[in-house]
Amino acid sequence: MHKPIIALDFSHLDEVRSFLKQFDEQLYVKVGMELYLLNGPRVIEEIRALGHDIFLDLKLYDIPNTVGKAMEGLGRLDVQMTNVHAQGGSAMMKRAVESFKDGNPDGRLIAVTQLTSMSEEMIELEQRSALSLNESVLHYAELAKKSGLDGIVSSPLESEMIHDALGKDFLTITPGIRLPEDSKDDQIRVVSPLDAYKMGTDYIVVGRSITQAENPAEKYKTVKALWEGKE
Ligand SMILES: O=C(O)c1cc(=O)[nH]c(=O)n1[C@@H]1O[C@H](COP(=O)(O)O)[C@@H](O)[C@H]1O
Repeated sequence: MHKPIIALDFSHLDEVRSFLKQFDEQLYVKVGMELYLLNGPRVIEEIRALGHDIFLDLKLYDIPNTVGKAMEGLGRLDVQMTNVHAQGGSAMMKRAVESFKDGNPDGRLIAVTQLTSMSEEMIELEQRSALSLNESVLHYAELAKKSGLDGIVSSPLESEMIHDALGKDFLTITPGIRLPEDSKDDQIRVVSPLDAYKMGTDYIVVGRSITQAENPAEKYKTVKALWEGKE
């Protein structure tokens, strides 16, 4: 069972330092756009020096050459996982995987299918997609797999469908995790850690439910126990 990935959605390194000080174990954390764009690669160096694993979430989405060149740089960072948007297409994803793994052969490259802040209605009305949400997620997951990626980002609601179609080894990394008492904030396709466990997802990504909790270390323990199927 993989550890829950904690989304470190902070602006300043000082906030990260004081947050991480509350934990006395090795964690898997996510560094997103906010933290990375404001602080740069030193964030990665500092968190790795503390012994934590990192999912660098920059969701690259551009023409193949631009993403390929950017991924060459990310491949030189000591991170365990990073991502692109599957909507950038198969040529972009192939360039991304080639460039990233050239520098980091053991790192995982995954693709966002449909953001967990998107609803069925938004996909129909705003993307003008003829596909349902599930069909669209599966379509992008298939494209990501064909392009040589290791897995996708979706809601746990879609994990079983993806594993059934693409195999258990194709990773499902799933944010939008909330306990019943948490606020949903801007998330739409929300699932509890226990339900995510039952849905067979590979990794959960948990941000505000832990980072904004009164006692983040306690909340992490609660989330982790539920995610391990302990009711
Ligand atoms: O790629 C991601 O990590 C991601 C994809 C997605 O579809 N939805 C999503 O919420 N995320 C990220 O997962 C984290 C979820 O944070 P919370 O909503 O605070 O738990 C945020 O850092 C998002 O950027």
